[in-house]
Amino acid sequence: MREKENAVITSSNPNYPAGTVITGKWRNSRFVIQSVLGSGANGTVYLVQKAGYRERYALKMGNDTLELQSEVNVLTSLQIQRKQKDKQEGIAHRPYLLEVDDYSERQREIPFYVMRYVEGSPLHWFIRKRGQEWMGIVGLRLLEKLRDLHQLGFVFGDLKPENVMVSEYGEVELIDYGGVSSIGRSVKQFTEWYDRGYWNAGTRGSDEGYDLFAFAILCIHLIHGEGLRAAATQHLPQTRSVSDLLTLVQRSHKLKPYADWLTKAIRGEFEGSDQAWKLWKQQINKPVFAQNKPSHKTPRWLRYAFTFSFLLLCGVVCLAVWL
Ligand SMILES: Nc1ncnc2c1ncn2[C@@H]1O[C@H](COP(=O)(O)OP(=O)(O)OP(=O)(O)O)[C@@H](O)[C@H]1O
Repeated sequence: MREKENAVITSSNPNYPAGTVITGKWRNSRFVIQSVLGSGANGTVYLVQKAGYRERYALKMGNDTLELQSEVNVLTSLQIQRKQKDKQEGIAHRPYLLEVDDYSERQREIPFYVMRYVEGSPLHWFIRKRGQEWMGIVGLRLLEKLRDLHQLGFVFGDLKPENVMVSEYGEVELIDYGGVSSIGRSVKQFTEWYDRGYWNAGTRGSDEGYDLFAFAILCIHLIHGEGLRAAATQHLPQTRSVSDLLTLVQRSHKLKPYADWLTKAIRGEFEGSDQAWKLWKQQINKPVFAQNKPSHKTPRWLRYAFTFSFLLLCGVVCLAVWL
């Protein structure tokens, strides 16, 4: 079990500069590095282009072959599940995992995999930029992703805003499958605040409730960050408790629309993520949410352009009449 907040991040692999060509040892595909997308405890992720193609991908190079292999196993299972779902729904399947291979460099073999490049921003940036009214729909899509994973027998584990990417249109993708573990085992990686153990709210065993608890904290963090910070720091670790979180949820005006859902998740009362998803859906369809739904306002420049065109038209008509 690894705690992320305090983990010392070391990488045995250097960061390769833009232009470096990564050639797969077994499949011979060539990927040209464009930039580093991010580095973490499990490796480095690069933005790459497959040689000869225009499309961009994300390539993750691992520090540890076994860790990377376990991420690949989860992604492969998810891929099979998504392919079946897309087929049932008649949607063209867009694979997430593209290639798995090794890169030979100076008599070393560095494992890597290539995945779809998720263009967007991490969840906390997205909410900061677009507004808290997006939490409802984005939360629903995130719960869908968690439910898919749970149906396969996995728990995500290290759920936090940095591991959720949101596209311009509010589509959600989980990234970093390094913390995924099988249901019934122990959580592999966690980050304090989102961790059930940190709040003395339950074990660090891998069950669906662990991810739902982390989801509840993520929601509180994004909507009422100051309150969460205060609750986390006002007690000694041994006296931190579920009741601090419940009090915060009950007292916060901003969290009110989500209060029933959050209370159940914090208390661990959901039977599973399917039930949690259904309740979230019901909750965001309530009238209180309708007033706060993300608006698609006409951009100001378009309104100005319209007014200008209208005035111009009036001018032309007046001129024509006058002449
Ligand atoms: N598919 C992707 N598309 C776009 N960006 C990505 C993708 N996967 C990862 N990234 C970026 O790369 C960063 C590092 O990736 P990732 O979290 O998988 O690495 P890690 O070594 O497991 O990091 P951590 O220590 O945070 O768990 C992410 O924070 C994200 O910004």
